[in-house]
Amino acid sequence: MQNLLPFDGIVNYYGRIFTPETADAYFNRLMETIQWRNDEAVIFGKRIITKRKVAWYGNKEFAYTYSNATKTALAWTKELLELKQLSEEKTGEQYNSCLLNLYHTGTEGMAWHCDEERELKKNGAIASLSFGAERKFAFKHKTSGERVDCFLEHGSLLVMKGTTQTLWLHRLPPTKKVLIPRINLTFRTIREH
Ligand SMILES: O=C(O)CCC(=O)C(=O)O
Ligand SMILES: [Fe+2]
Repeated sequence: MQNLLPFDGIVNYYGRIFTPETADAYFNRLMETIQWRNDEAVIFGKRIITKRKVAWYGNKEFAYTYSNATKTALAWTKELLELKQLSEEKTGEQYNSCLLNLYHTGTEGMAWHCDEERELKKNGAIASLSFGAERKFAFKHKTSGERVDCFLEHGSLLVMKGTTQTLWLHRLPPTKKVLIPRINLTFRTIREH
């Protein structure tokens, strides 16, 4: 499988792994069944509420801290378990939790960041499933500034692994061109002792 990154990490894009009909059905089921909440974050000591909605699910009641707030994982839904299993089969990796994001329109995005919180397994794979609006996804090397962009299609799978989180940043740029919602699932591995 081709690596989208030129060095210092591995990103594989599998393209669409569902038919448009199946992807539509998952989009609708996830909209209805996930406990979507506005994300609360503390940035420079100020409490802010994001327009984007989020949810956090897992094998156990894992605690996960991101954007300076701690959340407790909810129990898997039927659809999430199916999607976790499929992501595991396709990527050949195992996951024990999932962070979901709902972007209502293109005006909602996610700023440059890397996913290397303490709770996550070091250099663990992250599998990303996308449903709904096609959006650009961008990578930037932390020291050289090298850039790589790709598009995440409706019903597609992408995996980030190796040193990607340590040596690269990624973001979902906001865009005025997209007027419809997108759901993203990132399956991750929380460290267990
Ligand atoms: O929405 C996306 O495609 C990316 C989300 C992301 O980077 C994250 O949840 O950490
Ligand atoms: Fe991320």
